[in-house]
Amino acid sequence: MNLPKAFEEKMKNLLHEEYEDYIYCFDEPRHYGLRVNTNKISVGGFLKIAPWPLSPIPWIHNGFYYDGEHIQPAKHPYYFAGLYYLQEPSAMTPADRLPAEPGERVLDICAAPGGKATELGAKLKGEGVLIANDISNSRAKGLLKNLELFGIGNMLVLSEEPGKLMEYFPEYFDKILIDAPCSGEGMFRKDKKMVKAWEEHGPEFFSKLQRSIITQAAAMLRPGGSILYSTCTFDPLENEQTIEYLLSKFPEFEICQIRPYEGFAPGIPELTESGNQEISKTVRIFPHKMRGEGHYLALLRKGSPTGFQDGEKKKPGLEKVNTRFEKLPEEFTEFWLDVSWNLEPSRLDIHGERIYYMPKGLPCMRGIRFLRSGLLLGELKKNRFEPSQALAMCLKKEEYGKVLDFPLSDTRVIRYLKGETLEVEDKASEKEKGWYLICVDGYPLGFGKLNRQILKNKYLPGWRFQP
Ligand SMILES: C[S@@+](CC[C@H](N)C(=O)[O-])C[C@H]1O[C@@H](n2cnc3c(N)ncnc32)[C@H](O)[C@@H]1O
Repeated sequence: MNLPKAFEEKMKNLLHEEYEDYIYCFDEPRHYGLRVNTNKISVGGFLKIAPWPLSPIPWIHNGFYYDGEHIQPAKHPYYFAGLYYLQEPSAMTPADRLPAEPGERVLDICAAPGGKATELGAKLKGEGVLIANDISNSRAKGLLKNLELFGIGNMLVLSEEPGKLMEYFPEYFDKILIDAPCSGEGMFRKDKKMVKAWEEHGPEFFSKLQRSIITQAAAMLRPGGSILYSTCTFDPLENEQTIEYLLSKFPEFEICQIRPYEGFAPGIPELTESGNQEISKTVRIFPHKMRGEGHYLALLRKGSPTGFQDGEKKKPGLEKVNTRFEKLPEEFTEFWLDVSWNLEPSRLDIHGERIYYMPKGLPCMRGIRFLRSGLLLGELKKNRFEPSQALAMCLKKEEYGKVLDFPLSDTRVIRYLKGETLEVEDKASEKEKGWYLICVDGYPLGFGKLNRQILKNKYLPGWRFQP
């Protein structure tokens, strides 16, 4: 493979005697990874039903290698049930090593298409809030779909400049992931086009962007909170030196140890001006040292200069007072009789026909560009309520009263995902009608409307199965 001379020289400097091993691995096959959605199924539970051989990614508890040359997990009904995400193994590391916990306020500032945001959302287990942002509106659409498919309801999808977010969320977040736009050197093996892109916009270009994003993120983190900074590139300017820059502007940050794995290479203090030895706590993933493409990670904790302790939230006065509804629309309450969730009425937001369920304790966000705020429950149409695809993906089978559950072997599963009308006389009597949650092996796929043993397909047209 033809690599730019300047890149080769830099890698020789970084790797010394390991350089040949690195170059050698360009001829090795790429690695395909699958990450189990622990919000929907346990790792053990998934392994019992997994339709293909999987082998563990040793440093990721819910990550597995699969044979991407021969199987297509993205065409399997379990993918449509949101049971897993397909992701290059080293890219699983940042969200795995950011210790986000249920109930926290988490920001993924460069989130599209959602490889890491989906894992952060799963870690929250429905409690707290995930704000997933990407400056590109078109990429943010894919992000929204992936979060909805994963059944993440306590989230907002924004498409904003981080500088603008700073005005709305000062010291608001407990955890922030910055998976920064970068020169992509770690992707050269997997995607040759990245080499050309590197020649157009290299480390110098991205470094400026990274410095501005990391300092803006720092201002949005509460004292005691943590940032995980990551790139998929090797250049010290975009990695060690970005961290050094942050520490020079915000000395209250400290670099934390990242849960180790034998293949991780430590960050290199000698590549910074200050020679700060703490930089060696950061991590590089090289493709010749472990079965993943390439990443850099730094975990940083913001100290407490203002005397705030861990777990203590600042600015309680920011909480938004949601619209309260004296009386909810009857069509909606009637539908909701089949749902076992206890809704807090103060968290319902009605915009035109659409009803949303908002996460708790958000600041006022007027003026921010967003694609989704909260879980879209559905739409009020003439005299009826139509539940959303996102709600179907958020529900567990046992949380909804009317369910049609098909085994994987039933051809109606794929026909449902293609948008076809189904005959279900073997599953429902003449009398049964209304909105049914359609499941495969107990995992929801979407809704259908039953009348006289015919199921009208309500699967979201944009998500349909394409053979
Ligand atoms: C490495 S990708 C993120 C990948 C994503 N975290 C994932 O795991 O799927 C970087 C993203 O940063 C976005 N981006 C570029 N400049 C940005 C900025 N100034 N603010 C926020 N996002 C930005 C790009 O649109 C791109 O989607």
